Amino acid sequence: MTLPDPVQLVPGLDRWRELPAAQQPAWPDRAALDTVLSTLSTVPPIVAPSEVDELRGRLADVARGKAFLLQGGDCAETFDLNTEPHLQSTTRTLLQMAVVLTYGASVPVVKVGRVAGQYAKPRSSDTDALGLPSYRGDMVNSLEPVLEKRVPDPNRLVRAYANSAAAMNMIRAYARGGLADLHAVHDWNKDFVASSPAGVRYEVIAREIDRALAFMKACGVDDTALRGVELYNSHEALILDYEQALLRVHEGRPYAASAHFVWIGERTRQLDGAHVEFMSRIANPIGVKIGPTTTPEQATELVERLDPDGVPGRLTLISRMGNGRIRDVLPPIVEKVTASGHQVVWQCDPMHGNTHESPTGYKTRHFDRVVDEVLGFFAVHRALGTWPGGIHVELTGEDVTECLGGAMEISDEDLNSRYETACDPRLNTGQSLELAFLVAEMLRG
Ligand SMILES: O=C[C@H](O)[C@H](O)COP(=O)(O)O
Ligand SMILES: C=C(OP(=O)(O)O)C(=O)O
Repeated sequence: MTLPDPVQLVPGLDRWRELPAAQQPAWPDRAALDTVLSTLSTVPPIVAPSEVDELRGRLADVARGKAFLLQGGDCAETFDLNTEPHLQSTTRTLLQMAVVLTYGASVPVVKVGRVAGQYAKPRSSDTDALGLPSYRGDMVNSLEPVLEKRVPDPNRLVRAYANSAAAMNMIRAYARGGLADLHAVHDWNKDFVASSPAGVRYEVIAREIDRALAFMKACGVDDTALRGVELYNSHEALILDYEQALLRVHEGRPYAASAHFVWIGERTRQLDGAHVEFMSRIANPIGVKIGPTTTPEQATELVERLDPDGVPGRLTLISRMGNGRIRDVLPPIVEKVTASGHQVVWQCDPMHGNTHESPTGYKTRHFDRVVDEVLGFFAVHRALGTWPGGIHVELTGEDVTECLGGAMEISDEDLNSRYETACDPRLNTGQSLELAFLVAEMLRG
């Protein structure tokens, strides 16, 4: 049985095709792309509408100041690293951070991975340092610096779908128990993490949780709810043909079936552009990045376009201003959006405004600037009486050396020892945990 075309069911869903779409691959063969898209339009969804609706409800709590949103994962996932160890280590790091935040600040934490679909990257330039077409994510072309492999290949869209579906399957299994069971808090603190300063601090919390669980058991309290977690996936909805092919209509509403949460990037948030138009029509909770050049008027217009019905939790505004700009640029935006009456989630991405090149030639970020941007974010919201709703970070569960600083004091000279990212530098587990401890303190304060 063929599926009905979502555009027939919900007219207007393809209106984005009439508008300029930034950052789209130059597919060399339109017919080959169409064949792939037609396949993708029939595959089972990666996420279910009920899960998407559940997440929207959780984000409504965040928008109302009753919960905190923790979002993180690879800058760019790769097909090669879509392995169980890699997924487990990313998930463990997120869960550890969530424990630190929940326990340290007594606030419910909504957990969203940049995982199971983060396969497309917007780029500043069409060519790289070698003069080759830029790598645009495994969904589009190969990281390998070879001309033919940089040509966009539509078959990669099918691989991206298959990898995302398999990863989401694994993540759902983790979330139901086993890996995510709160009784296993110590197991999440393994290997190199346990001996790091943040790992040692984490162990103290883990022991306290153990004692609390033993106490609950002794009192006969049912702890079934602690044996699993809710874990959602997300990615930047960049390649619109892919997102369109994965639209599914449920009870008259169009859902992006590619992920629970999708966001619009800083480079594709044009008000008259295709991404804003496409995203304005889907039922999922969505985000939009707002960089240092965003004006309060632009932010409010984005909010009106993307949350026309004023649904709390529908829209997350992800500021990524840079630590030197956030304290000046964010306040008038928060004031104007708040005055508009929309209840958005305010989230801080302290990574993308703080990137620089090291003297040794690596794209990197300093942990101190990352922390300072989050401090600025909290200071702005505290001053305005709004809720600093969450953080959005690029991280990995591996012991990489991509971001400078942190308790292990990673220096310029250390960067080359484990610099493994396919695109931007990620916090390693130790740095991620340190950040979680600092954010827990900010939340308490
Ligand atoms: O992850 C975000 C962007 O894709 C990335 O920062 C772009 O990097 P570039 O400036 O090296 O192209
Ligand atoms: C590209 C990204 O960020 P931004 O759009 O903020 O540059 C990203 O988060 O991967």
